[in-house]
Amino acid sequence: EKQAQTKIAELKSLLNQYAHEYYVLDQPTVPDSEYDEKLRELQKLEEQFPHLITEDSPTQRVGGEPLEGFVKVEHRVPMLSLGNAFNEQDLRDFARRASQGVDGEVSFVCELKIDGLAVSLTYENGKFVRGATRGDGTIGEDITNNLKTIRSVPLTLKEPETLEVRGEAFMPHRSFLKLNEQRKENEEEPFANPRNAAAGSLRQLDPKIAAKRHLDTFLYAVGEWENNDIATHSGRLEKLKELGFKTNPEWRKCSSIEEVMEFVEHWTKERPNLDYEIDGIVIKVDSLEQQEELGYTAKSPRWAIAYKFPAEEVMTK
Ligand SMILES: Cc1ccc(Cn2cc(C(N)=O)ccc2=O)c(C)c1
Repeated sequence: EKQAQTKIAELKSLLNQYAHEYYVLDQPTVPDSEYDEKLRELQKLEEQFPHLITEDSPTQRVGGEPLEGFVKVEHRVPMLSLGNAFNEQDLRDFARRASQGVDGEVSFVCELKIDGLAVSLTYENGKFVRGATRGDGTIGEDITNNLKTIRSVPLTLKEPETLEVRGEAFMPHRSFLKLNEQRKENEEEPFANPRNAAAGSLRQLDPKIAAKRHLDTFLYAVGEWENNDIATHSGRLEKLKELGFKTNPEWRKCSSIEEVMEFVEHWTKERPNLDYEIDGIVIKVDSLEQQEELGYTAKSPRWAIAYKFPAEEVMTK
């Protein structure tokens, strides 16, 4: 049995590495058949030795019986909403207010604003222990089992960190189109857009249904992070990626509002070429100390803003 334990541990870490390469880095190093073969080997060993199955085994992604309902979860650090900017002047006003509210130079981080569902992921000593929806920002719903089915959500981090991260769960265009084709074939109402499809998928009480929806994640913020002294938001994004999270690769540090405007113009043009929906650009002050100095209004941070793309005229046929 000792050998079985060693073999199970080896297969588990190999399979989790392959899945990280495939779902998070989008750079698989082995063919799907190799992954499948090793997964079957692990499944056979776990059937033989069920007491050796661990929570973070790749065989445990789609677990749990359908729920009767969702348990409420309180966010220790509220998940706030962002103020909006609709044009260049709004952005210049934001940048000026930020610069006036702090000492020293201000640099920004620009990120794509993914049009999905905001979620919170909690890890204790590097293990995924709970996932929740944003809800009203203070109280969300526990959707741990549904989030475990999302292959880009790491079940184990590369270091035993204790932290709570926030990000977007979303449905890529390809998955959205395939899902709506299936729904039409089953004479079900198609989803209006990928955001509704993602929300509907995460609200499923049965994880087996959520697992079929091929959702994905990009992580972009931190609630609490035990014993972490990283001084900038960009530094945090880099560390989250090292830990095994999927972060959006398009973020950029911008040292002036001109660079912010370039980023906004670039992605206004490039937006149709992305495999997922974005509804704007998020601009944040990079220094965490300056974020602290700027603080919050009643409902939003003063150190971040969401530039919203102009709503597209839907050409009525
Ligand atoms: C049969 C089969 C097995 C695996 C996959 C997808 N996939 C591939 C890898 C890989 N190549 O590193 C890792 C995890 C994973 O889920 C598909 C689509 C079909």
